[in-house]
Amino acid sequence: MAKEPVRVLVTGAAGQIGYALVPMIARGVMLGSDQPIILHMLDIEPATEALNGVKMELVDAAFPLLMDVVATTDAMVACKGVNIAVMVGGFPRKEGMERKDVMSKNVSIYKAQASALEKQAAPDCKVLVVANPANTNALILKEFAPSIPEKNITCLTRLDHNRALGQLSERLKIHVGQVKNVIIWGNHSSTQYPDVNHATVTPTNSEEKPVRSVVADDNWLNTEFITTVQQRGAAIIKARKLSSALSAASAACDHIRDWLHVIKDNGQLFRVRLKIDDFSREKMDATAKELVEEKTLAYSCLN
Ligand SMILES: NC(=O)C1=CN([C@@H]2O[C@H](COP(=O)(O)OP(=O)(O)OC[C@H]3O[C@@H](n4cnc5c(N)ncnc54)[C@H](O)[C@@H]3O)[C@@H](O)[C@H]2O)C=CC1
Ligand SMILES: O=C([O-])CC(=O)C(=O)O
Repeated sequence: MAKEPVRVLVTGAAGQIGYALVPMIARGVMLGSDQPIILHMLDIEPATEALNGVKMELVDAAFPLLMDVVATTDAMVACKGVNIAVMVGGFPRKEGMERKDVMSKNVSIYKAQASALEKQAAPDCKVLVVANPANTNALILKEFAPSIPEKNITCLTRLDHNRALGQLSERLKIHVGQVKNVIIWGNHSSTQYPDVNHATVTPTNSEEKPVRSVVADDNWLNTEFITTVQQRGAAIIKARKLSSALSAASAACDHIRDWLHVIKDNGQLFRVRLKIDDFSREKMDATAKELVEEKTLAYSCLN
């Protein structure tokens, strides 16, 4: 029997990530090739024409899984009954800016949209905040949508995770699928800490080994590798004059897909115990400190 359609909201759907993301969702990249979708797209008034253009293209693409499309500039309409909300709407940073520089514009959007989700979304709606500053926007959304379970509100650092896999795979000349258990700690910002201490590599025709022993260059892992991942967003902006879009859209699909389908028991997160060395502790503390500062700044923007 065919599955019931899942309602997926994409805010900022007329923007560049939105344009890359909606066809991925409609093709089943996020929820699987047997999962019908009803796509809800939200953007703001000045983007109405562009949003309708995206809707026209979705019709023209004749996606077999796409049952219906709601395209609107009304957050209450957009959030109605949604099971998954991918919050991309907001203002991207430009060259030379830090992500927290877009704070004042974006946190007030997240406060307003939290209220719309609170009133209209399905009770077990799962939320992924993509727009920057992603962690802090997610915090604001949690505060102003108290009936959405806290464990259902997440932000996108999967792109950083994928970037770390990409760097290791280029360095070792292996496929990304051969690397596992890389961790991104902390803020989606230049203080984030990509941690390879628990990561392993399975080289072709060999058994699984710690990343550190296969790379055999702690200096690279502790310096250039970390800064490359931390600064990758800025490097893309410098190259494209626009921030990452196709990789962000792809990471959003990875995030939701793994959350729903790989993590057992319908997305229940679980804790693992890890040994943290002094090097990691220092880096984790630095990014935690920045998150606390961002929180204070965010609340001052809302007052
Ligand atoms: N967490 C991550 O890994 C990443 C986050 N980002 C962030 O994602 C966000 C979107 O980036 P892009 O798509 O490149 O930007 P964009 O400017 O191309 O698109 C953003 C869209 O949001 C819309 N928008 C603005 N205010 C809105 C509101 N109140 N409600 C609904 N829509 C609204 C705009 O009209 C625009 O269509 C930015 O904040 C960017 O910094 C980008 C890349 C990676
Ligand atoms: O760097 C930016 O502003 C966009 C982003 O979050 C990323 O590419 O990681």
